[in-house]
This record gives sequence, C-alpha cells and structure tokens, in this order.
Amino acid sequence: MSLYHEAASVLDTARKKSIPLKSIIYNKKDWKSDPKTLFALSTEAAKWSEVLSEVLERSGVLKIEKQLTPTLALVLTHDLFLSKRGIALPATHGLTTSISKHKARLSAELTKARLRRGCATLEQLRAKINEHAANGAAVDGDSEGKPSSVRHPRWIRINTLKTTLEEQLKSTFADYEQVRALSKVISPSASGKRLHVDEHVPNLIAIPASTELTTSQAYKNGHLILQDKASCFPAYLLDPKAGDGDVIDACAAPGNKTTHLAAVLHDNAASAGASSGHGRSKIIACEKDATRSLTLQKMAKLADGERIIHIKAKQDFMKLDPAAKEFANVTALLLDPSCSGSGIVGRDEGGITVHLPSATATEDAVQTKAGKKRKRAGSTAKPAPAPPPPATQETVVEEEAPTTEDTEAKLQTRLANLSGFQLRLLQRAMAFPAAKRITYSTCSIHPEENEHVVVKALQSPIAAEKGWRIMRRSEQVEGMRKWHRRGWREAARSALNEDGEGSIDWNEIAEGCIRCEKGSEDGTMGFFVAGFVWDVGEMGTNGHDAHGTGTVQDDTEEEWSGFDE
Ligand SMILES: C[S@@+](CC[C@H](N)C(=O)[O-])C[C@H]1O[C@@H](n2cnc3c(N)ncnc32)[C@H](O)[C@@H]1O
Repeated sequence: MSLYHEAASVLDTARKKSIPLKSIIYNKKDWKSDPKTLFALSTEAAKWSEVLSEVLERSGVLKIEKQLTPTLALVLTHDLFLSKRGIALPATHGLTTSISKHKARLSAELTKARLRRGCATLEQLRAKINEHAANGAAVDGDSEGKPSSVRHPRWIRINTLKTTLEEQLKSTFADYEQVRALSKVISPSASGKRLHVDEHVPNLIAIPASTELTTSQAYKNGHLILQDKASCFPAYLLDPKAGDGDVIDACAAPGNKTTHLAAVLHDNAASAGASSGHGRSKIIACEKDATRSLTLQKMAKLADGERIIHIKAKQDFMKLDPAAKEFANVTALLLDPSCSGSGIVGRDEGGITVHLPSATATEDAVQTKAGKKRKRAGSTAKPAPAPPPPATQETVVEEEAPTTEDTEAKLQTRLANLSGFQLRLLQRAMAFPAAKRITYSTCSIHPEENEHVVVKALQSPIAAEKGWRIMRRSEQVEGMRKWHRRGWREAARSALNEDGEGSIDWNEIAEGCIRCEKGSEDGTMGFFVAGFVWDVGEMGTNGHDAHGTGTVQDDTEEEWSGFDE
C-alpha cells in the first residue's frame, strides 16, 4: 500500500474520530511507509486541505477520476504542487497519472485560490497557511460579513472577589474599543484592542487572541482570570446561593471553576444583601494529585478565595464519606473530572481540521448568490466543525485503506475506562444526603463521556432512590437557558437501557444538557455540562434521608486520570 493510501487513511480517521494525527500514526506499528514521512504528509495535507479542497472542487477532477477518493486526491494534489520532490511514485504509476494529467487545470485553480486570498506568490500563501494553522484557524477567501473562519479568542473572567467588570473596563481595558459582535474579536483579521462583553456568562469578556494580557498588573494580581467561556458554564449553572449550604468541588485543580464558584457565591450573597459576602456557605475543594493541590492552593490565594474555599489537598473525592457530619450541610456539588480532553483547542495538532472536496461539486455548484461562500461535502461553511453525533457522521473510507481498528479499539477502551470512573463519581455525588444540585462537566466531545454518563447515572438505583433528575432547560440560569447548543438527542436515546425506554424522557435530558463546539463561531472549546436536581416529588421510598448513602458502590479503585484542563 502506498504512502498516499496510508496518509488518506490517517486523515479519514482523524476526521471521523477527532484523534490527533500523531496518535493515529504512532499508535500503529505496521505502517508500510516511514511514520515520519507519513506524519509530515498528513499534517501538511491537513493544513492545506481548505485551499486544496477548493482547487479540487473547482477543477472538477473528482468527477472524472472516479477511482480517487476525496482524501486520496487531497494528498496527491498536495505533493504534486507543494512537495519539493513531487509525487513520490513513478511517473507511470496509476495514482500519479490520475492527478498529474490534470496538472494544468489544477494549477490554474490553485493560482485563483491563491489570488482570492490576497497572496502574490505561493510562498506568501504558504506563510499565511502556516500562521493560520498555528492559530487554529482556517484560511478562508471570504473577508466580508460573518466570518467563515475563526480564531479562538482570549476569554477573560473578571474576578469579582477582587474587582468588578465596571472597574476593569475603566482601568485595564480603558483604551479598548467595545464591540457588540463576538465575530469582531475572533475573525482572523481581528487584532489589537477590541473587547466583547459576553452575553451568556456574567463578568466574562473576550479579546483577540493576539492581544497580550499576561504582562498586565490586573492579571498578575488575580483581578483577571484566563478561562474559556465554556469552562465558566458549570459554576454559573450550579448557581450556589449564600446560606443555601456548602458546595463541594470534587476535582478542583488547577482551580478555575473553584474560584469561579467562590465568585458566584460571593455575588449571589452580595445581591441578597448578606453581610459576609458569601453568607455562611463554604466551598470544599478536593484534589487528589499532590502537585496539582499546590497549584489549587496558589490559585485560591491569588483570587482572594481563601475565606470561602476550604481545600482538601491530596484528597480522593471517592474516599469521602457522604454520611460524615462535616458534609451534612453540602447542598451542591460541582464535578469536573479527568476526561479525554478531546474538546481542548489545539489537542488536534494545533487546531488542524481536515477539509475535503466534494466529489461532485464544480465551480458552478460551489458559487453562492454572492459568489463567495463554498459548499463541500464533509466541510460546511463553518470552520473546524466538531464531528456530529455518530449516527450522522460522514465516513469516507477507501477499500484499500489500512485498518484503523487498533487505534479505534484503544480509543474505545480509554473512553470505557474514563466513563466508568466518571459515572462512579457522579453516583457518589448523588449519595450526599443534603445535596440538591449537581453539575457534571467534561472538556470532551465524545458522547461516551457526556450524554451516556448522564443517562446511565439517571438510570442508576441511587438516582431513583434519592429522586435525582436532569435540570431542565427551563430551570436553568438565564444565560444557560439561552445557550443554543444542547445535548445530542441520539446519544441520549442510545444510552437508555431496557428499563429506561418509556420511563425516561431522553428528549428532555438532551435539551437539559449543554454542549460547546470547538472551532465554531462561538469561540469556545469543545465542552459538555449537565445539571441534576433533587426532586422531592420524584423521591423514592428510601428518600433523601439525612444519613442515607444509597446503593452506590464504595468503589475507590484507581482510574485512568486522563487529561486535565
Ligand atoms: C479536569 S481537571 C479539573 C479542572 C478544574 N475543575 C478547573 O476548572 O480548574 C480534573 C482534576 O481532577 C483531579 N482528580 C481526578 N480524580 C480525582 C478524584 N478521584 N478525586 C479528586 N480529584 C481527582 C485530577 O487530578 C485533576 O486535577
């Protein structure tokens, strides 16, 4: 099998599974090609895929060369024009001829694509593509209207334990231009001193990623906390109120959500007129890892959260006894456990997204009314789309491709380990006798760690005994109610066991779940969060008794710790 078939297979797997190219290549031992060469070709072809898809579509080559898959055509076209050696196969090889006989037509389209991007030479285009790949953005020809390529902004949470949004707008950001549309800070051309105040999460702003902030005094003294918008959802959704009781942050380090929880508690108390600023409620922050516990301590101190946050360093949450007296007043829990980290920006080789040409599109077909936006199979107008739920996922797998079963099997094992741990953690949280609200979150895009865990937790005996249900969308804080990306319905439905059919409303569960899509125009990382509420009306006979610990297993085995924020 040739280098090109193998590279095409790697790119197909990366698209389908959101697995980094490096893991796909280096986790498999029996490649015929040199892994380094394979990695270089796959990475470069992915970087150029936006431009080369356009070139292939407009040339109509895929309509003529029916034996070429879009991915195979992509890697061959890459080497034809962009590799110093050209295509690394004999000139008479079938794959070489299938693409090189269209060289003139493809070359003309490449020139047009380059000019559309304002580049006088191929080297200029190369530099632009490299720069955009480093920033995790697509290189799109469009320059007007809604950006069809986006850069991840720098999200900044104003730490209300120390300052206010108004104070910061007047001081640190006094010379920034305030813009209403987020697109003005996330378009690739956005730079300099622009600021967008978020419409969903209070006290959150976005500035262009290129704007340096870490040297500012406000950042150094803990007035500003760099925290992705999505990562602010759990504490905001949990919405602890002063005097309601204590809150546990089960997996706390490095402490972004812990200090956010403290700030929400403080703000809620202030608006309720409590004199101490947080009522008498405290946040109990557990962190299992010793080194990360130290970071958590530093973060809490810098953010001025020490009065509210009580740190349990080197503490395994699974080893806490829910029935212990010290937790009798715990009414809310925030769970943000270790996960696969597949939603983290840059986790896929610097934000690389593989765009593919449509096999049927031609220049006529790809023109929109304005003559600008393009359509592609497997690549929508939005850049860097996170993969849709498995049921609707497009798969382009060529017959001769090497098997990717190894990589997929490893991913499935990893997800099974993680989701088992995540479920046990959630079930343990449900056992706290006075608990009334829980949030569960991951920075993963995989339904196995998200909707599946939620549905399985709701179907478990502890949820039925204690009367836990999903926090419905209509019950959520305003910003979360307004948020448009919800859980995947099909993923929620498919996780139901036989008993769940009919008794659990998976539509309601999916609607209650919240998702964020990496690389979208929302400017967030990939993220998932769901809220649970204790519903006295649905409480079983064992009830939410003050000392009951339900039927959750005392399962303290070591789990794979996955990736952290
Ligand atoms: C995703 S990170 C949490 C990020 C944190 N919530 C934030 O926003 O900054 C998960 C953390 O949970 C810790 N952890 C994993 N298993 C744990 C357990 N059983 N008990 C307590 N902490 C745990 C990990 O060491 C890691 O620091």
